Amino acid sequence: MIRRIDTLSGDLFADAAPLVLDRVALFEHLNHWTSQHWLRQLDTAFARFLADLDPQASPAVLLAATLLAHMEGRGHSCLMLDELAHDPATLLAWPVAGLNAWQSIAPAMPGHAAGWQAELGRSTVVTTDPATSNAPLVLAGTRLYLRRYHGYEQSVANAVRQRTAHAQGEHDALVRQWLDRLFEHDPANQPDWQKMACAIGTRGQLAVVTGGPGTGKTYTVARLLALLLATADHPDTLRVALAAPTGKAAARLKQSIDGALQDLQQKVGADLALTAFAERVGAARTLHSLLGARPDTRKFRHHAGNPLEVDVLIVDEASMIHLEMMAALLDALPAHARLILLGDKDQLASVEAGAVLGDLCRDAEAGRYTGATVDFVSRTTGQTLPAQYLGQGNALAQQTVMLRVSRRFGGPIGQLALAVNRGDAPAALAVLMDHHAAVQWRNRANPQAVVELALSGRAGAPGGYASYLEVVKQRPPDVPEHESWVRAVLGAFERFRVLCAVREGDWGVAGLNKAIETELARHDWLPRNRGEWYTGRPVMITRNDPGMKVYNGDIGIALPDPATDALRVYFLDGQDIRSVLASRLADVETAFAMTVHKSQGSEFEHTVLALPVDAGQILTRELVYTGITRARQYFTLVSASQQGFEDALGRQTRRASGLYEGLAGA
Ligand SMILES: Nc1ncnc2c1ncn2[C@@H]1O[C@H](COP(=O)(O)OP(=O)(O)OP(=O)(O)O)[C@@H](O)[C@H]1O
Repeated sequence: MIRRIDTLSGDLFADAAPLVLDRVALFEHLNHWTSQHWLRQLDTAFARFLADLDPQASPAVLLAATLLAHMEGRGHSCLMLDELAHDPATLLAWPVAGLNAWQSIAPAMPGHAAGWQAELGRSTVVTTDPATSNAPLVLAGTRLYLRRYHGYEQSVANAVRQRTAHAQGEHDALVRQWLDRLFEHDPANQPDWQKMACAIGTRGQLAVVTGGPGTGKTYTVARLLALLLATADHPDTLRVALAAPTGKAAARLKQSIDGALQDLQQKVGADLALTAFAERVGAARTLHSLLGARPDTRKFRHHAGNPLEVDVLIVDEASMIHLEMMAALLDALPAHARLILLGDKDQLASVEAGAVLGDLCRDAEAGRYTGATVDFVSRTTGQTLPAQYLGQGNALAQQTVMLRVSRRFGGPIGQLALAVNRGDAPAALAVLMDHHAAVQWRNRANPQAVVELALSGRAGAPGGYASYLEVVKQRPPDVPEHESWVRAVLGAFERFRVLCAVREGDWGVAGLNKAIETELARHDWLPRNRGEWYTGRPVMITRNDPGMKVYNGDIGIALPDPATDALRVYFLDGQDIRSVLASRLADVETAFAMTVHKSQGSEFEHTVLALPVDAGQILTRELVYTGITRARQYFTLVSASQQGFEDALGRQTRRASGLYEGLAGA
């Protein structure tokens, strides 16, 4: 009897006949699964490598290793053995044919987590004590890790615990005085979470401020900087650094903080030299550049043995930081320094493994503030925290504040984003169908609808790529004006963007880039006979190249060098413009259409989100939410079907990790 696989569960196999599977048979299955693209070649190759290392390793061990590699490729930090035993359909999220194939060998595998643990415990490629063994797999309770990821997770958990333990304010009375000056008292806005976030940021060596778009994360952190300066023992030597995962996000952070500090300067007058302070802070940098990425190695120039020279480090867009990067960042930070992480916990996690901000903010919504935090907040802000936010959260929860009021995201785009974030399909559909200029929906559309929008936007919403190509065509004859032209082109390109859920196919990045290029050429915006490189080509870097100082996700535009006419790709790096000869960039792709993942940290005046009929597990609530929140003024959804959109809202990203549990006792 074949049962429907979508009801697959552990007890399904209780009456199944025992099945014996040897290693040869297992690899036959794995090869077949790879040929069907349910697994990657790499996953099976990893199992083969382990089979050579331990000739006694059982098929169960090799299968677990294959799946572990597979899960890592999908952004998980570990393999949850209890889910593998009890809910493989959800865990694997394979198409039905794949799950049926899984079902055919499942009777030969342990039916419970304890069975998997016992099998794994017998192999020399698995250890439960990585400190004394260099086995490639680490078993921690019911989680199986690649050794490297176990190490990163442990080091992040340890660092967070150390940085949040015994967090106590030092100058509470002074903090109170300054907070009352920096924040207007608004009885309608109580508790003022921004004020509380600033207070929390003055204690401990780590604070996390999360909030949706426009909730004032940068507004708050500018006030926190002023507060730290005002209460510092040696304000003249306070060293502050600003960073973000991408160049674009870094540039936005610096711009917003400078603007906010300038406004504050007027508010506080001569009592604090904030303008001079902003200059001293210097440019915001990418994390790669801050940590000192080096060619041909994953190791950074800064680490525990050569720490960063900072007292306060502000990192924006923290949802994009993957586990390995967070481990490197914490490792490079001196013990006394304060780290302030800013980000939106509900956005897509990084492409690479880990969902660090999500894990760190697991209690953010509920608060779970202890009596000590309540007292501290009352002393430093004069506010009483409502009872619903009290609890017994861990030490990190005491250092985490969620901003809950959006200041500039109240219109239809904000309503849509909120509805999507709640998974409330009827509310989201109501906004989409409201025919508002800010939000429009092309339903039952095909990719050509995206191409048309990419040409010249839509009624009521400017944009389309013709606008920036117009600027490209206005190349100045004189060299001195070259830089302002480059800035104008880069600025104009940032006003509009097509975002895709998938990479492949007509709805994917590759297909849409081609179709948009062809359409732009048809209207003479691009040369009809063009090679790979042409004037105005927007490109995204797809691989880090520290030697060339370009990093995965950087976006630049190819324009002629003023002296030689050779095409160079120009990038905005903070406030500066940098350029690299186009011919020297190997790992790039055209960037008229890009994935939602890669758009994180950027905002565009008009954002178009292209959703195919069924992209399976990739199409999640977080993806749609992240896409919508990239739009500043106009958002257009182009979808193949309403059902696909609704299905996405019902699907939440879950990334396996032990980080939250590792913070216990923090
Ligand atoms: N308490 C406040 N009073 C008045 N204006 C505010 C307040 N908080 C934020 N704003 C304004 O709201 C806007 C959004 O704030 P900000 O850019 O700091 O939000 P954010 O959370 O950093 O947004 P993003 O998601 O784009 O990074 C800014 O114009 C800011 O000046």
